[in-house]
Formats: sequence, C-alpha cells, structure tokens
Amino acid sequence: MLELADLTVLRGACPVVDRVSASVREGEVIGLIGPNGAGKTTLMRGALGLLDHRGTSSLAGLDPLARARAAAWLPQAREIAWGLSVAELVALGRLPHGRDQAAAGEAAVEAALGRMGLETYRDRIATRLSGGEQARVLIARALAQESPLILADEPIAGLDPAAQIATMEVFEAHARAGGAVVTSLHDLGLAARHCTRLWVMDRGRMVADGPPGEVLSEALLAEVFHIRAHFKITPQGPVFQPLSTLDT
Ligand SMILES: Nc1ncnc2c1ncn2[C@@H]1O[C@H](COP(=O)(O)OP(=O)(O)OP(=O)(O)O)[C@@H](O)[C@H]1O
Repeated sequence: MLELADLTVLRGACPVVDRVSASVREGEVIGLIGPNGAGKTTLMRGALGLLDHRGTSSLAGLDPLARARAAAWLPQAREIAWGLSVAELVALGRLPHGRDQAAAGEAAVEAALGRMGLETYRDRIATRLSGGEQARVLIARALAQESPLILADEPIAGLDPAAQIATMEVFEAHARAGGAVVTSLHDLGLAARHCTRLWVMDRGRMVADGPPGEVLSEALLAEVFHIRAHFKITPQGPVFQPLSTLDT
C-alpha cells in the first residue's frame, strides 16, 4: 500500500527525514512515534508527495486524484473554515470520487458518521462544535473518503479517553477490512495496545520498526524518549505507564 525507499526531506541543508525506507501492507495499523520534532509529520507529508524529497514514495508520483483515492490524509491542523453542517463537511471526503458514485457516497458518509458516533451531530454547524468534536468530524471525513490507506497526524490528540479508544478501534476495523493506517501519536500506551507495528523516528531517522512488544524496550525508551516506563504484556493486553524522565 505504501513503499518508501530512502525517503529524505531537507529543511535548508538539514535532513529532517533522513533516508527512511519502510512499507505498509494491508491489515496494518502503524503507530508513528517519536519525540517532538523527530520528523513524523514531515515523513507523512513527504510520503504523500506534499514536500520536495529525495528517494521515492509509491504515493508521491500519483496525480492528486489517484493519490486521494489511494490515501486519505488527516493533517494535524484541524481548522474548519466554512460553516457547513457536519454531514456536508464529512461528505467533502467524497470529492475524489466525483459524481458517479452518489449512492455509494451517501452510504459512506452515513457509515463514517456512525463510526465516529456523530449521528446526532449531522445537522450541527461544524465550526460551532468543541475542539474534540471537530476532530471527530475530520476523522469521519477521512473515513468517508474510503481510501484504502489512511495517514493521520496525531488524530487522537485532544480527544477524551473514550473517543481516543474508539478512534483507535475504528482504525483497527479499517485495517481488518483490508485497509491500513499510519497514525502518529504520543500516547505510547494506546500505540502499544492498538497498533500492529510501530515506527520510531528520532532526529529524522527511523530507528525501530516492529511489533510494540519488541520495539518498546527499556533501552529504546531511554535512548529515544529519555524516560523510564513500566511496560508489560498482560492478559488484558499491553500496559504502558511512563514513570520518570531520565537525565539526557
Ligand atoms: N517549514 C519548516 N521549515 C523549517 N523546519 C521545519 C519546518 N517544518 C518542520 N521543521 C522542522 O523539521 C523537524 C521535524 O518536524 P516535524 O513536524 O516533522 O516533527 P514531528 O515529529 O511531527 O513533531 P511533533 O511531535 O512535535 O509534532 C523539526 O525540527 C522542525 O522544527
């Protein structure tokens, strides 16, 4: 679904994404983690071809329409500019499909509203919703796009705990249905519980790529995140609790 080979993005002379090679397959929920400024947003924008880059991304060469049909992009900035209703805003996710799929489009919008628990919000003006409600609407718009791959930049930031879990479960369901998700997030507990694989970025490099239980080692948490944490695989699933910072 996505192949990156030596993807590099320069800011001035500085590579903020530095020779990253990775791939995404059907059924995966990839948690893109790393400290602030590690290059997570830049990696996703580079992968989409939204930034000048070296190396290759399988998405970057597609024309905008084909790319939008292949991958939905949920940016970190959540500005909603127009006073549209929630249903109208979610329906904007259908734009890459043109007018020939009107019936399927309505079904997709309804399904997306339902998945994000927004049925009772459909007629509300989106700009008059709370920050977390707006975030859920924008996730619904990305789902309505029905692109196999979703790239989401910190989609659960600012959501309440139930909405965070529900959103990660929506991503898992999208992957189980044959899609895939790459999502950046800072909650390593949710990353460990809901992601099939973690990509760890540090200073532009991808320093680890593997299942959460392998990646979140004491050494990596110290080296990359400068924290000590409690991490255990329990019968209820992985449990992660940051405990303290370490001297750098
Ligand atoms: N437009 C820009 N011009 C110059 N440098 C930039 C620009 N955008 C980002 N950077 C730098 O590139 C690096 C990576 O930024 P990026 O936004 O990809 O980090 P991130 O891992 O997504 O961080 P965060 O967790 O804080 O969102 C940072 O050092 C940042 O300061």
